[in-house]
Amino acid sequence: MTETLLEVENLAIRFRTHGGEAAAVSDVSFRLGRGETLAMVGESGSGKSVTSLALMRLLPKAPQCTVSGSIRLRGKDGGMFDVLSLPEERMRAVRGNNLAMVFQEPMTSLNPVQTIGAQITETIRLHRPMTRRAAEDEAARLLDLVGIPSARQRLSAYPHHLSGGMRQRAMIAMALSCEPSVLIADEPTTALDVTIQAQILDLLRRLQEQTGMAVIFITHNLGVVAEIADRVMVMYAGRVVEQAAVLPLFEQPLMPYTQGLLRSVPRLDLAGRRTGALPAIRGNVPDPRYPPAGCAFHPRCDFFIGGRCDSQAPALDITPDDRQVRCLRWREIAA
Ligand SMILES: Nc1ncnc2c1ncn2[C@@H]1O[C@H](COP(=O)(O)OP(=O)(O)OP(=O)(O)O)[C@@H](O)[C@H]1O
Repeated sequence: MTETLLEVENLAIRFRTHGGEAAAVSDVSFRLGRGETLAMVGESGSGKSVTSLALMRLLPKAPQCTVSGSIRLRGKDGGMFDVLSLPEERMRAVRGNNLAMVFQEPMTSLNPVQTIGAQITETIRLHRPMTRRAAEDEAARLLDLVGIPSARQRLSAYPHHLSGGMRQRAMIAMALSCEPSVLIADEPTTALDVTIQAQILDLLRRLQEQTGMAVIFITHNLGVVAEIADRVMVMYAGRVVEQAAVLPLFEQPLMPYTQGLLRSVPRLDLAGRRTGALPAIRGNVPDPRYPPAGCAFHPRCDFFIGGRCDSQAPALDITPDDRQVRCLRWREIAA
């Protein structure tokens, strides 16, 4: 196992809403090693984004939102520190230096009235003592690194001058500008067409090999997960319901929810033989203000047993081959 860069334990996130308290995330624990890619998957509303925003400390403040548990990150001095107890001023330095994030839609993160060069240069100088000239050289080097052609000329381009794929590359360059040890990529390729998507995934993999950076990759798309992840964490209704290395998870998903997600991935080997739409998981993710009793997935589950799944909340079990699964019936399902 590689050196731990991030360790999350018993993370819980609650929102105060008009309809009452909502537990958006409960009891989430995971670790991330150097150079590793963890994919966080699950339907909309399962808690992926709020988990990553908690890591960045970008959630609304109490009393609207409360975060508990522990988030420990390895600093550049080699020691681990606690993210949740850091004063806001220190946290500003952590964003960028240790942890960086790229979002699905770069237009919402890039400033439309500032050139790409100015934005990257500013980010670099915020974190690293450098002259403007040296920061510009560094910005051009980063744009080149992420595969933007004629990088130096592009410094004077505005975001709207670039295509979607190029803007996403510029966002990645900006995120990389302070050499973060952990990069959070929240649906970074969803808005792009398939070819560009593949190029961006390829780019992330290459950068990771070069820098040893760890990546948390948030996605709905299990096809992408197979491409990029070492490990997968499946979230449902704010909880981890399965966690495993990518191959075993694809070969034998244990949690019925993961099985449902995998059934809804198009398969090339079945192309032409398939008729009709891909099977979707019936029903919807529960409202976090009114979670179902027992297993949160039971109203949608094909393996549901009355009197058991709707009354007993499953714990996150560790399997003999060191996977994690939250299902009362996983042993029967595995058999
Ligand atoms: N500011 C907020 N106030 C109240 N509830 C919120 C707030 N932000 C998020 N939530 C709730 O937290 C839960 C988890 O949302 P989250 O955005 O993390 O899901 P997700 O898995 O990332 O979904 P998506 O894939 O659509 O981004 C949802 O039920 C959502 O309604």
